[in-house]
Amino acid sequence: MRTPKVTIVGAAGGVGASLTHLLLQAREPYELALIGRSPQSIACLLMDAQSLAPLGRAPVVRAGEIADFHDSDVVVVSASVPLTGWAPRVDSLAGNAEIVHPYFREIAKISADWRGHVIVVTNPIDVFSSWLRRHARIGRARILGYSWNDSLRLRVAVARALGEDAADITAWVIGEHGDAFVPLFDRILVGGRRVGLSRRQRAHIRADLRGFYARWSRLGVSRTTVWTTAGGVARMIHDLTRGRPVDWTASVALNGEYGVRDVNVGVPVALDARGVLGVVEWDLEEPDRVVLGHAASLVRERVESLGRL
Ligand SMILES: NC(=O)c1ccc[n+]([C@@H]2O[C@H](COP(=O)([O-])OP(=O)(O)OC[C@H]3O[C@@H](n4cnc5c(N)ncnc54)[C@H](O)[C@@H]3O)[C@@H](O)[C@H]2O)c1
Repeated sequence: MRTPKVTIVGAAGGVGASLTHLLLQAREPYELALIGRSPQSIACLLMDAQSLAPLGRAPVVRAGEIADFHDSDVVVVSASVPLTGWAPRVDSLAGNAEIVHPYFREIAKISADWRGHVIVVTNPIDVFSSWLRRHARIGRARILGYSWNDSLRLRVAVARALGEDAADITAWVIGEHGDAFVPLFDRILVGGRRVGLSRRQRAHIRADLRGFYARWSRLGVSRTTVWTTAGGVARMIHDLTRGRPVDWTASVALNGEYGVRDVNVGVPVALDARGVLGVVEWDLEEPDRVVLGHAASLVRERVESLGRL
């Protein structure tokens, strides 16, 4: 099998550098092309990577450019303005739109038969993945907003509430990667067995999740959850290039599924080494369906505010 090629935009940032490191150390190799705001920021990463060679295999990594998108298996976009103090993710919409714009324009030129995937990590992910999707020729399932951290946090919160090991919990959050998120409390599994939570436990966990980003931002440190994010994105890249069929959640463009059309919001998807196989339609409780619809409206409004790519 050909070594999968991954291009990372924003590679010198917290998420990008952490992801680069994980992919360089992964059991199965990747070919990496790294794009940063300055050549110097990428030169540092390359020098660092070369010195890793004695600890494992020689890294296959170089400075990338937008032409690399065309033959990549996965393009990750995590370039952004720096995080400064407490602000909702959507506040970085205008600044980040300027940053991702030239990259999205190039991705929009990629031909419809491209077999790769774009993973949008830059916030707000639902808006940006929708914006790109509206202008791209590649299939809708090839543009994924990364929102899995929400499900990982739900798993940790459920594990705490039940006194279980987080690795034994399966739990999903769909909807917006923001305030209009939808934790699916009726689908929680512990060790593969369905478990119900009391109303009080649900309320407590919901508040915990809702407050996570605010608590983090108020620490006043310009670092995002780079380990969780890089770990999740690395897993997604593995599953998209080498994985067996598995359920995921990601922000993908809906075409009537869940009553939503034409915007990306977080939903369950099935994917494997052939890529995203499709959106999985689970039965939702009515309040969850309402919040999902609200999330779609919010995203639609914000995409419209961005205009044409
Ligand atoms: N989807 C998620 O779950 C999730 C989780 C964590 C972070 N994020 C988002 O990911 C983004 C990156 O987070 P981070 O912690 O890596 O931030 P960071 O500030 O550490 O890194 C951003 C990087 O982008 C670079 N950059 C800026 N303009 C660029 C350009 N024009 N071309 C190439 N690179 C450019 C910066 O120089 C910097 O190295 C943010 O928008 C953040 O909110 C999303």
